[in-house]
Amino acid sequence: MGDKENAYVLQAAIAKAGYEAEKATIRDIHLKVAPGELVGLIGPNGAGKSTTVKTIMGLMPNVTGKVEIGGRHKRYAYVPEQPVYYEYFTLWEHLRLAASVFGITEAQFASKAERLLEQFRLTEEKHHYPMSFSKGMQQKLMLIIAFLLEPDIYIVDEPFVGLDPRATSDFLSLLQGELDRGAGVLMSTHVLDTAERICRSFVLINQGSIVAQGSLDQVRRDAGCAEDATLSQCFLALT
Ligand SMILES: Nc1ncnc2c1ncn2[C@@H]1O[C@H](COP(=O)(O)OP(=O)(O)OP(=O)(O)O)[C@@H](O)[C@H]1O
Repeated sequence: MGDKENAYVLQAAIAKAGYEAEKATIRDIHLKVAPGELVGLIGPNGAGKSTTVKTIMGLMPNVTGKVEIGGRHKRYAYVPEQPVYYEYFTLWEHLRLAASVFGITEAQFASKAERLLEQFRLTEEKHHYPMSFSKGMQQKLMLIIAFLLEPDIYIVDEPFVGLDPRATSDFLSLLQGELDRGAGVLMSTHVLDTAERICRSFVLINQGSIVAQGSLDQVRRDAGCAEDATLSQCFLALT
């Protein structure tokens, strides 16, 4: 594979996508995520962030455009805001199932899964059922599954709301390790001070279209804001 093919782990050129055939919910969404890049997907409630994520994952019915997942394995992990789990499987069984679906060998699986459980402080709950977990613990399960797969790109929907400060910090350091490995991350969030601190670039959506895109400096220019404006100030100016 040439360098060009490796240049992006995600490229989306969505002319339009909608829930009904005649009505586009999002328009002209062009975005790219490079290896090692963390892109923040930002916008007010109802702007079209989840619709963009669903389109990228091939879950929208009416789409004109193209989405390409790149990277070495062309593998992606999606971490939904609302945890999804099986009632009759324990935490450990969830991890084992994910590993078998993605062809991770037993030798690779066990040590990595144990390490992730430790990092997310869930070792003691290994054989418990996620149904008995708190929302934050269920969210950790989703994150552990994603990290277990070592995908080329992570698509993460609002990870900060359910996690406590320690879990957030643990999650961010694991994510940094993945970025260093060359994975890309597209993260939708409303927690703008954290996004400003950790994201290298941003895609700001309002009413279904991109209103600013690029580095924080570029977003400030698009928003007509001062050189020292925060992401939050740019958001307010643009929306
Ligand atoms: N299943 C659906 N069927 C029809 N319309 C929908 C559906 N889901 C979302 N919409 C509409 O699409 C538009 C964009 O919604 P979307 O969920 O993408 O927003 P969002 O930016 O993710 O918002 P939030 O920050 O509140 O999560 C909204 O007008 C919403 O009403």
